[in-house]
Amino acid sequence: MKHLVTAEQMKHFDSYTINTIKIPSMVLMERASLAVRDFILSGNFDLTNVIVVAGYGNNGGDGLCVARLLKIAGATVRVVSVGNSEHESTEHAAQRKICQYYHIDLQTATEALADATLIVDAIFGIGIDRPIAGPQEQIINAINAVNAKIVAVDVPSGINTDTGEVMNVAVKATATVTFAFNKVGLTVAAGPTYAGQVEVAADMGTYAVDDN
Ligand SMILES: NC(=O)C1=CN([C@@H]2O[C@H](COP(=O)(O)OP(=O)(O)OC[C@H]3O[C@@H](n4cnc5c(N)ncnc54)[C@H](O)[C@@H]3O)[C@@H](O)[C@H]2O)[C@H](O)CC1
Ligand SMILES: [K+]
Repeated sequence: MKHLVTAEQMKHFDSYTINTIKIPSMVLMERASLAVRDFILSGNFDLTNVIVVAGYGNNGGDGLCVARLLKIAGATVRVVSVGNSEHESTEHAAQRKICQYYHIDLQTATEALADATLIVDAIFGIGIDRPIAGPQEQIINAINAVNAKIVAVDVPSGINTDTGEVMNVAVKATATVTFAFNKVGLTVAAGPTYAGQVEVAADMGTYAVDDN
């Protein structure tokens, strides 16, 4: 199996896993998020004030799941949501409802970022498809200005999964935990600089069909 994939290939493998093999998307999301949690817990990160910055897609859904898993592990965690909540994905909605049972609130104020000891970047993953602007641009600039380590979920938000180009702005991460396979965009152009240390969470259940 190829060790570098494009967004389209990754989406194909995810879709085959979910729709043909019938491993539920929420199971993949939980396994992906467990890999992020394990990376953070095994690393040299200060968990006394973790801020998860989450979009409303499945990358954001991963972020909410990571927030829950870190809180269960004893971290102090808050979530800052950014984007248009009307575009909330099914899985993001499910993770948001689960968070309510763990008393994890979703706030939108970005002031919390200033004192963060660790930021988890879950704004965009492989779904980015246009230059970043508006509130996402503002919060990415705020994230990059904070003196805290940053762990990106799957892809540093703003980096093009296939070309490694910066889509106007991008999170400059300390490390990136990417799911199933490394992404072409993390190895070329600006990708390596913005991804930081790349951890490939290989064992998270995605089945790679090589029929394309
Ligand atoms: N690989 C796996 O096994 C799994 C991956 N997962 C995670 O799912 C994301 C991909 O999620 P998706 O909802 O397709 O896209 P994003 O969350 O990256 O983006 C959300 C949404 O945002 C819109 N969008 C794109 N560019 C922009 C922009 N510049 N400004 C505003 N909005 C934008 C677009 O409509 C996107 O759909 C993957 O990275 C993983 O984190 C799953 O958890 C399951 C397992
Ligand atoms: K991200």
